[in-house]
Amino acid sequence: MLELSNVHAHYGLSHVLQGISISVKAGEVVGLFGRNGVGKTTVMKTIAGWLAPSEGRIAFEGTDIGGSASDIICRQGIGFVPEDRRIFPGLTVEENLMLGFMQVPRRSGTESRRRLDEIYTRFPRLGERRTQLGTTLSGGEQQMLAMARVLVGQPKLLLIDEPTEGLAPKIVDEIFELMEGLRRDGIPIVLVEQNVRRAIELTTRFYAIERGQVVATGRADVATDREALFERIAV
Ligand SMILES: Nc1ncnc2c1ncn2[C@@H]1O[C@H](COP(=O)(O)OP(=O)(O)OP(=O)(O)O)[C@@H](O)[C@H]1O
Repeated sequence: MLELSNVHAHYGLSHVLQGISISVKAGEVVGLFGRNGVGKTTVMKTIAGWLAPSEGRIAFEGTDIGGSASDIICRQGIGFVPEDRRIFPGLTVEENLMLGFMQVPRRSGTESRRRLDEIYTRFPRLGERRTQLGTTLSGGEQQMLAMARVLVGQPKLLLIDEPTEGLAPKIVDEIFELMEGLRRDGIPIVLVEQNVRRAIELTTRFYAIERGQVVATGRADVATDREALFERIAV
């Protein structure tokens, strides 16, 4: 459903992505692993339209989306949960969630209410805290809110960047359980995660990235592929 072919990207003169080719098929969780600064977040931003590729092709469901604006890519069904979560200050949990509707085709009030109720079923803590300001939530709850806000729009593909960074072990477990639930529901995910040994349990396939290039790829259920990955990125 998603195919990047020989994608290059720059920040000014800095040539960060140097010919990335990756694919995601329906129902897959694809892990992008590698050390800090190798370009994983930049791959996500380039798919989501936050950064235009300088070369190469990005196709989503057969349509070329490379260089399209982020709101258009979002409307086509790619939901991006960025590393810094971007919870809007001054807005309640529910108001933050409502912003998720702005990214997708208009719905009736009843449809929106039903969708919010589905979200609260998946994220009961957000339901309990719906009238609280989003920024007063704990780090883990803010991560849930960032994921839930994207899920409001029922994306066809999710990009999740470092969801457990800086979180306590118990909440890390909860975030992994939530992602496991998404995987079971067949929502394809591209996941960047430093906790590689944990993330590999969730992934179908993975790519190891070094200096803006894919240096290894494999299946998460193949022990030799996994071991080669752990060795390559030293985890
Ligand atoms: N906005 C920016 N302007 C200039 N350089 C940037 C910018 N964002 C990232 N970089 C640089 O691009 C390179 C790749 O960064 P990127 O964030 O994609 O790496 P990463 O693999 O996701 O690492 P991390 O785990 O630290 O987020 C790094 O050298 C980084 O310093």
